[in-house]
Amino acid sequence: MKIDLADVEEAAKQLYIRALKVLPPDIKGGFARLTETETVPRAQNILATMVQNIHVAEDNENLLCQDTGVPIYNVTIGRNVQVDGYDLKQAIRKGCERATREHPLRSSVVHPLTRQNEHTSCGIEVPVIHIDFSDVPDQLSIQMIPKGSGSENNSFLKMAIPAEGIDAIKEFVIDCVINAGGKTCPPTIVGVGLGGTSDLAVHLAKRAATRPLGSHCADPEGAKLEKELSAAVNKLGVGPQGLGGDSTAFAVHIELASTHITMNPIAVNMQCHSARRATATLAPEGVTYGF
Ligand SMILES: O=C(O)C[C@H](O)C(=O)O
Repeated sequence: MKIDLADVEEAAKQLYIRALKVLPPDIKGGFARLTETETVPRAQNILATMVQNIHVAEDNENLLCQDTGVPIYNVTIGRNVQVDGYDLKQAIRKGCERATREHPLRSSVVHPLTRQNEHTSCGIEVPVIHIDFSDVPDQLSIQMIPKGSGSENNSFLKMAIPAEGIDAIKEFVIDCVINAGGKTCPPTIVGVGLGGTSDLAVHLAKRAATRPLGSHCADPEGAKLEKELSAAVNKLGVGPQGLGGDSTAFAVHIELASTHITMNPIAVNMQCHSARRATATLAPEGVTYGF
């Protein structure tokens, strides 16, 4: 299967706009579950306002949140797919820029020293593009994630030592959620990356934070810890927007990797309540959009 780069560019444009406007069904389901269990009246009101915001945005084809985030594209290339890797990245960048200029969208991307904004949502190394491979034949998929600053600013890394054990993981995650308070726009998805190296742990935490609700860590021990921490964070009382309540997080998600005998990296990355993502699949039948 030969990839048409015009399809990639158009998908990169549509995905950014779509992600900013339509919340995935699993996140809407997460709101429904928290609404059922929330016991604090002010928190119930805030959850209701968030749900109303989702409806108003979708009914008016408007953005769920003003924060267009840092654009991230996760590309997965299947078997028998022919594409020039450099051109693929250029097409994604062009699509991201077109979404920003043509929609138009607020560009939230600036040079880290001059703070200059090119008003394209692009810059040095941005959009962030990750490329991976799968064994699915004749298919290239692109997942788009706009990562807002409220949640991204609350990213944490601890290089724990093995002697501190699993308790260090639990303590660090709980401390991060308490310290972040309302700054992540909770209810959040708490992404935890365990093991690997420092950079891999941070990468895994982002992957965990952007995983669909209802999915579980592939490792049984990781899945067990996810369950325990998901219950624990909702006992902290942070609540929606940090103003108190039971609904601090939709879930805690964990992704893990093997690590060094003398290391135990722990990274935390949180997703805000507007947990946006969109996916396009390019196949011989055409392009299909989903979450
Ligand atoms: O970028 C913004 O508009 C603000 C941001 O979403 C924030 O949470 O601080």
